[in-house]
Amino acid sequence: MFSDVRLARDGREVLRRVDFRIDEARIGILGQNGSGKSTLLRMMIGLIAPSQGRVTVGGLDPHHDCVAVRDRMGFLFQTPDNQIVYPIVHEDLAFGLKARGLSRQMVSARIAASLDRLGIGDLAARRVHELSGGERQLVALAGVLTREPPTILFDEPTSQLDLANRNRFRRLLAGMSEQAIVATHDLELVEDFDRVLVIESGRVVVDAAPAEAIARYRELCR
Ligand SMILES: Nc1ncnc2c1ncn2[C@@H]1O[C@H](COP(=O)(O)OP(=O)(O)OP(=O)(O)O)[C@@H](O)[C@H]1O
Repeated sequence: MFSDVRLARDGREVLRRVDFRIDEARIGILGQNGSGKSTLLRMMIGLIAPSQGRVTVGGLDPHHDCVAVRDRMGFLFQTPDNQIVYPIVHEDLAFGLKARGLSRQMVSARIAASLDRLGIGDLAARRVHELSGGERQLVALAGVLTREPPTILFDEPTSQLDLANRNRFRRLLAGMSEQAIVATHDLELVEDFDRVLVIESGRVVVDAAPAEAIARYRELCR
């Protein structure tokens, strides 16, 4: 939940008077480059603290209770290289799960299930640095899925995906039990969401059902 949140950086207001509460399962965030989408998502997992106002996730302050909040919320970064650490895909996916005290068999089962969900089981033994940008985006997503958080924040999840993988990702979202909050430039992706916010210059200027939000966003971008 955001209550009158403001963020200033270098004397400029990056977010202004942001106020909303999210209960729906599928929420889209649209906005032009530099409008503040990534900043909003980063605040939700505590990577950035507001200059004024309050952000809470399940009653917790994500900046102070970041470990508890990150157990509840997975984050798919805009740039997959920000979250892939190990050189081989399955090693990277195992990282983070072992620390949770899962047995070796459970770790392997979760990794296989996540890769299967995305149709990329064949990448398990590949070297990360040899993968294409889209393949890395899918591996980063598999890493988030393995941790089974109840909510996942996606920052431009389809930016590097081809049409087939974008369609696959749409189907994954449609069938997912996790709550999804998705910042994107892919208007089709949010068409069947429950709610879509549009941000302009750090303010939420539209908060509506997808058809209305997309139409108003198109108007803003003329
Ligand atoms: N640490 C920072 N210091 C100064 N300015 C910042 C910082 N982080 C973000 N900004 C500025 O805040 C604004 C919002 O950035 P943000 O990354 O949230 O935009 P975005 O909507 O996700 O953009 P895009 O669609 O291009 O990814 C931009 O003008 C950016 O330059």
